[in-house]
Amino acid sequence: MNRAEKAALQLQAVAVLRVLKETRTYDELADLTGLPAGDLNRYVNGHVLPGVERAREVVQGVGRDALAAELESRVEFDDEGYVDNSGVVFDQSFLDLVAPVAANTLGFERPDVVLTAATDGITLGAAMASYFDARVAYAKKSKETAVEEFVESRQRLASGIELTYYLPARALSSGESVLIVDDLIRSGETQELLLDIALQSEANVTGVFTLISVGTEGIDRAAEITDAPVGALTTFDAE
Ligand SMILES: O=P(O)(O)OC[C@H]1O[C@H](OP(=O)(O)OP(=O)(O)O)[C@H](O)[C@@H]1O
Ligand SMILES: Nc1ncnc2[nH]cnc12
Repeated sequence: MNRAEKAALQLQAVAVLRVLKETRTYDELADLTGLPAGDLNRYVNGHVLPGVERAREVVQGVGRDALAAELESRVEFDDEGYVDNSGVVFDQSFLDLVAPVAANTLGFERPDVVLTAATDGITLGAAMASYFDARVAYAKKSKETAVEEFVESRQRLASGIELTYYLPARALSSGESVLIVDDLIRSGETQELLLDIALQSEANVTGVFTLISVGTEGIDRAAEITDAPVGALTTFDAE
C-alpha cells in the first residue's frame, strides 16, 4: 500500500466512524468498535487520524456490519415482497461509504470501468467508480440518441416479456477490466445481461456487487457465470 492509499483508508475509517457516531454516544461507539472513547472523539473531530491497521479494522469489520444494519433500517418491503430502496439509492453520501467497505471486504480489484444498469444502479455505480478512480458506464433499456454503435443483450424473462439492455459500444473496450454493480439482485436476469455485455465487449469481469440480494437465486446465478467474487452488502429472505 502506498502513502496515498494508506491516507485514503484512514479517511474512509473516519467517514465510517462519523456515520456511526450520528446515532450513538462515544461510549456506545467504544463498545461497538472496541476502541477507546477518547481516541474515537479525536478521530471523529478530525484532530488525529487512526493508524492504518485500526483504519482497516474499522472499514472491514465494524464498517460492513454497521452499514448493512443501516441499509436494512432504510429499506421497506411492500405486501408483495418488493423493496422500496429509495432511502438508499437517493443518498450518495451513504453510497460513498459503502464503496470502500464493499471493495475491502469482498476483495474486488480496481477495475477500469464500473458497469451498472439504469436506473437504480447508477448512484451506486458512481460511488464505486469514484472510489476506484474508474470510469462509470450504465446500460439502458432504450437506445441513447446520437450513439451509433451499441452492445446489446436480450433475454426472455420468466414472464415471457423480452428485456434488452443497450450499452454504447465505446463505453467498454476489449481487454478492460469491469466491476458490475447494481442496487438489487433477485432473479439475476439483469446481472446476466450485464455479464453478457461484458463478455461481448471482451472485457474481464473483476466482480459482481449488489447492495441488496433478495434471496440467493440471483447471486448464485451470477456466481455460475463468473469466477470473480460475487457478493451483496445484505441479503433478505425471498418471500
Ligand atoms: O435480479 P433481477 O430480478 O433482474 O432484478 C434486479 C433489477 O431490478 C431492478 O431494476 P428495474 O428493472 O426495476 O429497473 P429500474 O432500475 O429502472 O427501477 C433493480 O434495479 C435491478 O436492476
Ligand atoms: N424493487 C424490487 N424489489 C424486489 N424485487 C425486485 N425485482 C426488481 N425490482 C425489485
